Amino acid sequence: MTDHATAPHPAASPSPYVDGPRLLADIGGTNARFALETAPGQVGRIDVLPCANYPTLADALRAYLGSPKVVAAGVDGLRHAALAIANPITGDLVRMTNHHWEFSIAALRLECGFDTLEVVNDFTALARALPHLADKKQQVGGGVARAGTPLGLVGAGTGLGVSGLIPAGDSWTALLSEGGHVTFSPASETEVAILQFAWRQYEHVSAERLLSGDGIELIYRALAHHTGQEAQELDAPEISRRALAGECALCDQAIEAFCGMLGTVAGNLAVTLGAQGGIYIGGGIVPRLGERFARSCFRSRFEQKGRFVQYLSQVPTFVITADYPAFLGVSAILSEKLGR
Ligand SMILES: Nc1ncnc2c1ncn2[C@@H]1O[C@H](COP(=O)(O)OP(=O)(O)OP(=O)(O)O)[C@@H](O)[C@H]1O
Repeated sequence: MTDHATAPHPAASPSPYVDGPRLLADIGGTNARFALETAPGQVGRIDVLPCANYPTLADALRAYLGSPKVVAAGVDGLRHAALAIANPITGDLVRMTNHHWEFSIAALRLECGFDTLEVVNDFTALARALPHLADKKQQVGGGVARAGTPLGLVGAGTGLGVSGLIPAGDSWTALLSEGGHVTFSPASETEVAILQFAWRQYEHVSAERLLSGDGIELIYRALAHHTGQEAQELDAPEISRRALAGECALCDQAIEAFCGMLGTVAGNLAVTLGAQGGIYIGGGIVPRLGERFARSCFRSRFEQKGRFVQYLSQVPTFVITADYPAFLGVSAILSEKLGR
C-alpha cells in the first residue's frame, strides 16, 4: 500500500517547485533539524542545531537560514514551511514538553514572512514516512508484515514518541498520540525494583521516564541501588558507550533493561493497534545501539505476552535506519496542505 495522495517518490525525476524551495524542520527536545526541499523528494542543505544553543525556535530558524549552506543556495524568501515538533499541537500556542521553547504559530509565520507554516507533532510526521522507508529499515527478529493492517511507531530520544499509521482506502491516516505517557508497566522483579526507585522521584512513572535519554540514566542509578553498587555520574551516551565497549557491566545491564522495557512497550502498541503491518522503532537512541539492540532481549520481550505469544511472533519489528526520516513525512504533510 502506498501513500499516493501526498508522498514524494524518490525514484521520480521531479521538477523544482515553482514557488521556490520549502523549509522542512524536525524539532526534538535536544536537536533541531532543518532542510530545504527544492522538488518533491529532493531534500538537502540539512543542518542539525542543538536546541540548548538558542533562546527561541525563531533564533534557531534564523541561524539556519543565515548559515553559509543556505545562503549559498541563493534562496530569496521562503514561502512555505512545515515543522514537526515533539509535543501535542492543540492550538496556536505551542509549548514543548521536553524543552523550554514556546511560540505562537501565527506570530512565527508572520515573523519569518512565510505564506504557509504547518506545525505537526513529530511522531505524526514520522509515521507518514513509514511506507516510504524502502531499505532504510532493519528487521529485528521474525514475523512478516500483513498488507492492509496498521503500522505502529515508537521512538526513544529526549522523550518517547508514539504514533500509528492506519490504512484508509488507498492512503493512510497518522495518529496524533501521546502514548509515551502511558503508565510504565514492569514485567520482571528487577523492573519492579526500578519502578520503586523511580517512584522516589516521580509520582507518576510513565514509560517515557524510563525509555528516553534521561530514562537510561535513571535505570542505571536504579540498578546500582538495587545491586548495592555505587553509581557514577554518567550521562546516557556514556552509559551506552561503556556498555557497547564492554567496559562496564552495570552500564550493559542498564542498556539491556532499556531494550527489554522497549520490547514491552512495542508489544503493547502492537496488540493495542492490531499493528500486524509491523512496529517501527525510531528516535535517536536505538539506532546508536547498533547490533547491541539486535542481540538484546527486545524481541523476546516484544513477543512475551502470555496467550498472545503466537500473535506477536507474526508481527515484524523494524529499526528505522534512515538519517532524517521525519523530513519525508513533513514534506508529505506540507504538500497535502498546499494541495499539490
Ligand atoms: N549513544 C547514545 N546512547 C544513549 N542515549 C543517547 C545516545 N546519544 C544521545 N542519547 C540521548 O538521546 C537523547 C536525544 O535523542 P534524539 O537525538 O532523538 O533527540 P531529539 O530528536 O531532540 O529527541 P526527541 O525527539 O525525543 O525530543 C538525549 O537524551 C541523549 O542523552
